[in-house]
Amino acid sequence: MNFEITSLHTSLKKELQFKINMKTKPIGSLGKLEKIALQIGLIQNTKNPSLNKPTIAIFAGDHGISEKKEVNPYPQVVTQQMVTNFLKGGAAINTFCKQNNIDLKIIDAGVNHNFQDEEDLIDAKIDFGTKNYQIEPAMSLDQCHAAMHKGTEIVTAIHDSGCNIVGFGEMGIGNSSSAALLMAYCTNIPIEECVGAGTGLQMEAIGLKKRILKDVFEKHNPTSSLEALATFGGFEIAMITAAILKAAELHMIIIIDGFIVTAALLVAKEINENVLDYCIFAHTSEEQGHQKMLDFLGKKSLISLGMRLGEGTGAAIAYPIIESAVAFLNNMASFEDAGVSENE
Ligand SMILES: Cc1cc2ncn([C@H]3O[C@H](COP(=O)(O)O)[C@@H](O)[C@H]3O)c2cc1C
Ligand SMILES: O=C(O)c1cccnc1
Repeated sequence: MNFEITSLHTSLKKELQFKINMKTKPIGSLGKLEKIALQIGLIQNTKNPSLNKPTIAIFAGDHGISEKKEVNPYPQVVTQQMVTNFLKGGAAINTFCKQNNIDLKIIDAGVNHNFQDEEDLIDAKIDFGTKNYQIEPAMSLDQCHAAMHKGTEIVTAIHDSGCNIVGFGEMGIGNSSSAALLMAYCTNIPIEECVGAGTGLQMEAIGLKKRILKDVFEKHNPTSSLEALATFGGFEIAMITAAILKAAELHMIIIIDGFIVTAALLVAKEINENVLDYCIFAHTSEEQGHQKMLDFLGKKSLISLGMRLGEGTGAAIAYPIIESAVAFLNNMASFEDAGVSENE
């Protein structure tokens, strides 16, 4: 799959930085907000950017390995139950999206349940959950391509509805294991260092999760990032990978959530490195591998609240900070406007 993503090294950078520096404040004093304002100006190729119809797309899928409950404390059926909860508006992500006026789209990427007549659910089901990668690859390459294709279609529809800033979320019991395997593949960090507590395993159980996933990692030998995505996958992770790439191709601002969405980004980056220019890292998840992922990418997140939920909640919480970055760039007076003396 090919994505044409332009790098953001443009001539506007100098002018934008000048506009930021001329605001009535000491140079650099708005810290990360200044970096975000610059990045958004470059993404939109303007000195007066705007945020339109912010949207979070939450992709849900089940995982073959989760049926055995060795690597995840909660049963697989929770994926389906949480999708119903999203549809009813009762989950954390619903609350934060409502609070911050963010549109929420819920996508069935491959949940092990037949949702009938759920009007607000986008049906992109590839299958009723992946296969167990302890035995065989999670999905075929054809399924992986199909999932990626759906991801691009969904983000294109979101873009065409007038949205220029999108965050991604996920729901899939067992998907912290997929994320750890993909992290190990993409970063070459030993798998034991990538595995963490997920939804909340105790020390002893994390030891078992590490042993199981080490065996899985050693069993398979994917020769490309696409094959790794299919092997360790998660239909929701494959869809997010392609959705991120497509969003960058469409010059959208992308808000990256926690451990699982960043794993999808690691794969996306292997497909096209320019994708990073479009990403804002919302928060640092408490899941222990997330900080290592951010270090690997050389990126810093906006906030660190000890959250480890997923669903896109970090992205939803960080959104108002991104609004503040755009607001100061557009609305703050310059030294000249306000008649304030500059540093000489
Ligand atoms: C009630 C509930 C709501 C959630 N919302 C997100 N996750 C998060 O936990 C899962 C990953 O952790 P693991 O690999 O340990 O299963 C994903 O579904 C993720 O989105 C949830 C998990 C639960 C139990
Ligand atoms: O950071 C995340 O995305 C995360 C962490 C633990 C469980 N589910 C998601």
